[in-house]
Amino acid sequence: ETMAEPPVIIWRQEVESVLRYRDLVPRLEDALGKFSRRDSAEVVQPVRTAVPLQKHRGFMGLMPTYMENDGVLSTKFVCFYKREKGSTLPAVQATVVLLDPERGNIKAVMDGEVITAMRTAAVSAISAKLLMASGAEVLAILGTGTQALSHYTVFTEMFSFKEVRVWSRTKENVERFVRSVGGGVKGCGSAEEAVRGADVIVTVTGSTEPVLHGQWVKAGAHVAAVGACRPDWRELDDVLMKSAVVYTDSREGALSESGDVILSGAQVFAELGDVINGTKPAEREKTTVFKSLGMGVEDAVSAQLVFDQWTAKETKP
Ligand SMILES: NC(=O)C1=CN([C@@H]2O[C@H](COP(=O)(O)OP(=O)(O)OC[C@H]3O[C@@H](n4cnc5c(N)ncnc54)[C@H](O)[C@@H]3O)[C@@H](O)[C@H]2O)C=CC1
Ligand SMILES: O=C([O-])C1=[NH+]CCC1
Repeated sequence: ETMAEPPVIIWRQEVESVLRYRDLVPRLEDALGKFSRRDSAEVVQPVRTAVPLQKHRGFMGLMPTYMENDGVLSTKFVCFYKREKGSTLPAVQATVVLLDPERGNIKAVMDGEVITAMRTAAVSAISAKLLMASGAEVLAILGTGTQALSHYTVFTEMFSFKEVRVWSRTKENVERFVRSVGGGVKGCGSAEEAVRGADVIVTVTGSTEPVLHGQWVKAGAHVAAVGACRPDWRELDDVLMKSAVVYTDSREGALSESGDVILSGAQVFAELGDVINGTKPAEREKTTVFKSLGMGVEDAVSAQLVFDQWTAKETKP
């Protein structure tokens, strides 16, 4: 019997050097569609297990996924925390493990932070591509952390907004963000100022209370809501949740993890994959919310892409 090769380790800088949005986006669209078909030969992906780290006000999320037809088996370990204002500790830390589905050995262990930042932002951009009104001109981002930056990058790469606005809890954070993207973004003094009249709104905060209020949101706007991934955490208020057509990545995920969905009592209209598969409509003219929780299948296709590109680079003479 032959021994399996030892796992390769692909760390942050290498992931950064091989992963590109233009390669990632089509793979994620394909994965979202496959997930929503609920065919176990395509995707087996249980709802994330979240182990509370009570002492540290966080959770360890375990996100196993198997794509039988594609031969991809993976799991992500993601620790996420509720951080105090001024904390220098990271809010999210992640590692992705890729396995051989036949033998069960680990093929690769890779950094999961870049994957998490990029695949989450890419899926939000896919939601905007499908659900924002045509002729959208103004983008508003609430939050200035890791996800704010990846969302800014892919949204400005895929679309041409005339104006991008950003708001965060502190003036310093807003200024730092504006500097880090090299200007071209309008820093705002309040969330309301940032979102009034915006066509697309991205919420990427660590808040556990609503930061976006329906009263401020323009009719027909599209909201990609990325934070608040616990059943008792909120980012959006009831007014917005009840007046919008609500889309999610996973219905089961939203009904077990999204405080915005569960506590507002809003109905989930469709998954993004349903829209991609053409089984549910994209209500572009209406106010839409895409409630993102994050799925293992997104990490699986991202990790496979990193592995393939890393392998091709390593074996090049
Ligand atoms: N849906 C998904 O797939 C994913 C969701 N997330 C979630 O997205 C959120 C952002 O993640 P990162 O950018 O990595 O975190 P981060 O810590 O880098 O950034 C968080 C931002 O939110 C702000 N913030 C924190 N508490 C706030 C409050 N009470 N009110 C207003 N702003 C507040 C911070 O000042 C910072 O600008 C987190 O809730 C995280 O759990 C993260 C990864 C994937
Ligand atoms: O999907 C993901 O990686 C996460 N969702 C919420 C925190 C991390």
